[in-house]
Amino acid sequence: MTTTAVTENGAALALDGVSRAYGRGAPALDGVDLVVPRGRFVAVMGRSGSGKSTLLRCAAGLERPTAGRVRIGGTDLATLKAAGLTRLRRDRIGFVFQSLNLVSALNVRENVTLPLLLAGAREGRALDARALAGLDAVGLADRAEDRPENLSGGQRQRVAIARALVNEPEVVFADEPTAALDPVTAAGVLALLRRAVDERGRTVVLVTHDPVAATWTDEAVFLDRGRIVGRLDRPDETAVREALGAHAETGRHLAVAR
Ligand SMILES: Nc1ncnc2c1ncn2[C@@H]1O[C@H](COP(=O)(O)OP(=O)(O)OP(=O)(O)O)[C@@H](O)[C@H]1O
Repeated sequence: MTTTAVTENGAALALDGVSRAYGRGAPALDGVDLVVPRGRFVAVMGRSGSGKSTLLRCAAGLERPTAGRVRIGGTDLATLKAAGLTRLRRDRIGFVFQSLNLVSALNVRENVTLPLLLAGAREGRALDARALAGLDAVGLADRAEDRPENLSGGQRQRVAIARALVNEPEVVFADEPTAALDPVTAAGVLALLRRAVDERGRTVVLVTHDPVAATWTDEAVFLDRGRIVGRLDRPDETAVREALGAHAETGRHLAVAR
């Protein structure tokens, strides 16, 4: 399946001319168009300050764009009031963010059941079984009763992935989930996201600086000063490094020219 063959209506996520400005300076996002079909794994890349996290926050309904339209599974986020947006984030989106980490007062199993409880599920065996199945899928069923603080960084990210997937969300947003991990542990985390796409038809949008991480995805899009300046299908490491280098060069060149 190619991106171009998919209409916005059938997409898991569609951004249409999305801009986000903070104050009077240059916008952090500047007219971004992005269509992510269901069952696709997309990397958002670009140098520091290029707008990756802003794109993610706007796409996930954590922040309102100043212009343009974001749709998740056909729902235009602009039509939702704050409570509706909260429900959408809770019920239809999965997050694997460094900053939205696990709740230390809860054990691993309780952390995974949290999105289900927040969505109105009742506590009980069925709920626990679902959490345990999710933990089993990330190889951590035997750590269910542990506290997050007793887990390694990689294990915590795997719990975060189990938690992000437990609601069967339409889109999973992951912001640098492997940044603090060694390469082998990072590969394990990325393999889990890949499996969620391949085996469960999930849609994943991953913000990353890491060219190796991008090789796990179906498509890499490159941001520079808030605009999409390039795309690679089935990115390989060399092509990603070249693309990042080329855009960094352009940025430097423009910075000098100014
Ligand atoms: N809340 C905010 N208030 C003001 N400016 C912001 C805010 N958030 C982001 N920006 C600015 O928007 C631009 C894009 O920031 P963003 O965090 O999206 O970049 P990024 O590509 O994710 O960077 P990094 O890789 O360093 O995390 C930057 O110039 C940043 O300073």
